[in-house]
Amino acid sequence: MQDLVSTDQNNASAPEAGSSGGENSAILSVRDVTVGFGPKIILDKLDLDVRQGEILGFVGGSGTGKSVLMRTILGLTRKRKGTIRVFGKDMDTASEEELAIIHKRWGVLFQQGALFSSLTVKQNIQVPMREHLKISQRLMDELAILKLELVGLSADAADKFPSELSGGMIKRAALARALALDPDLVFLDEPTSGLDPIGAAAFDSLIGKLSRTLGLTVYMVTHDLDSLASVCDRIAVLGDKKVLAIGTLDDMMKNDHPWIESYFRGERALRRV
Ligand SMILES: Nc1ncnc2c1ncn2[C@@H]1O[C@H](COP(=O)(O)OP(=O)(O)OP(=O)(O)O)[C@@H](O)[C@H]1O
Repeated sequence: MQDLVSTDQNNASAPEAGSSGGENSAILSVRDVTVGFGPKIILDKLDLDVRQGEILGFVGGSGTGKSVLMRTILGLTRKRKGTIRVFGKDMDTASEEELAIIHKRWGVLFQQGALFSSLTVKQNIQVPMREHLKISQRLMDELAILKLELVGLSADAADKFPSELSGGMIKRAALARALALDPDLVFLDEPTSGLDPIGAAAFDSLIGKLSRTLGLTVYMVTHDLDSLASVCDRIAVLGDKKVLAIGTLDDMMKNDHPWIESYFRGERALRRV
């Protein structure tokens, strides 16, 4: 895995291969990225680094472009300019083969879980396996059960349809699908939204455990202050079409940008953090 990881997160032209990796190495690097729809610019010359092995929480006011940025990184929304490097590879110049490897090395949990309602949980988890692996049905069945166990669901859930699951179980099943190919990087879009506080805390602790035990890098869009406080190593704040600030919760508590101050030191925040 290290061969594709850039070591210098401050250098957009860092070498693509042969780097040694280090605790600060960027697994994902966004430089000077501009995204707009018609005349409306949503992200303007945005820079961001996600370090290998970290859990990065992404916050920002509603409509600031958190989903647009995640979709742009995933290649689902077109950027107007800038560079996105994942595992050290420039997404614009990567070959089809390199892109396929990158897609195999990341997992995505979209908001609402986005499971296919006509497929069972097991079949949902096997969708990425079918796309990327050439293995027998029996092995896929065994792997699906292992993934379910990994996210704290019993094998009984395997043959259930999404409509038969609770909100928390859907999130876990969707996470199992995101982990289907043993990714190095996972994108989670508001993973605890819609969960009660106990379910959300359990999900946070699962993310923390998976990140530590599997060495996963986690990019998590969230509005959940508890998640930011309990599980994120760093927090990035999106506003004014850019990353306004990035750092630890302590850094955010000291930041005097008006939105950051009201988010992290407002009445609601101080009751929680
Ligand atoms: N396909 C699109 N076409 C036109 N405008 C879009 C499109 N997708 C997103 N937008 C606009 O981009 C802006 C940012 O949207 P986005 O969904 O990224 O916000 P967000 O920060 O994720 O918000 P929330 O926290 O409410 O989910 C919004 O003004 C939205 O209307």
